[in-house]
Amino acid sequence: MFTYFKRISIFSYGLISYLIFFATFVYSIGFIANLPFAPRTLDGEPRLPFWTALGIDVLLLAIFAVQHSLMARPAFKAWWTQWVSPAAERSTYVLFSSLALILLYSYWQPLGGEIWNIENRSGRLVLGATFGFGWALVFYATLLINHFDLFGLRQVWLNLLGTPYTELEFKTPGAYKLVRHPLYLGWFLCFWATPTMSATHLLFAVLTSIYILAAIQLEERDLLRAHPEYADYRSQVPMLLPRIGGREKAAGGREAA
Ligand SMILES: C[S@@+](CC[C@H](N)C(=O)[O-])C[C@H]1O[C@@H](n2cnc3c(N)ncnc32)[C@H](O)[C@@H]1O
Repeated sequence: MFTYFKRISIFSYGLISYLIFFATFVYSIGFIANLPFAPRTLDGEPRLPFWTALGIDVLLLAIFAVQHSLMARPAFKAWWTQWVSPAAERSTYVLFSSLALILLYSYWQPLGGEIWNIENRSGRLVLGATFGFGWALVFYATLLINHFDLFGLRQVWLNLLGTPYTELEFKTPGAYKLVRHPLYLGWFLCFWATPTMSATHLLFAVLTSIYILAAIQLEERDLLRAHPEYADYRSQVPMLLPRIGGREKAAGGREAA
């Protein structure tokens, strides 16, 4: 009876964590694109002196980066699953990531200043479409890997059924044949594709890009340890930019899993 109650509690926790993540993900679109539905956005009138605002923004991004990368490492997972149920580990990671983002969105400080502003209608449309494509690519890449595992729902569901968890296999379906990190490529498009680039937006885009490039090094180190075949994949498929005219070449003849 107690076991069943515990499983239902863990499942509810996973579901709530997922819903919080999903709401944060949708809010992120409004935050970055300064859409009217978002009460706090990337750009706006500066409220604090430049250097104070800059310091706060860098600190907020650093908090997210440390949380997101540290808690994803296998050694950290092994350590803290002494206290957190292994079935709830991924949901807790997702919840903490969402909380770090909510903190960032709540206290973000606009810096003002304009780097570029494209007034040409076609140019604005192309950049808007690229921004939208970036978000779609991020979501699509989660489906290719396993959306429900990435966000912890598969783990809490299997636990509810009393079925042992099985690790995801290494696979290279769809866009993973063209680049090794389609999801991160999507983030690059979301962060850089804007018709109006303010100093605030540029800071956000530069720092998140540096973070993604560093996170790729850590992620690939773990992938190489867990899946020896990743070395072969890495030598054949580009990291972020697809080779022109080279799907077969890039995929190196691999079959989709
Ligand atoms: C947020 S996802 C990002 C995946 C990938 N870096 C991308 O940009 O599309 C991170 C998780 O995906 C896993 N992962 C990355 N590439 C993978 C692949 N080809 N097959 C299975 N899992 C993968 C990593 O181990 C990590 O747990």
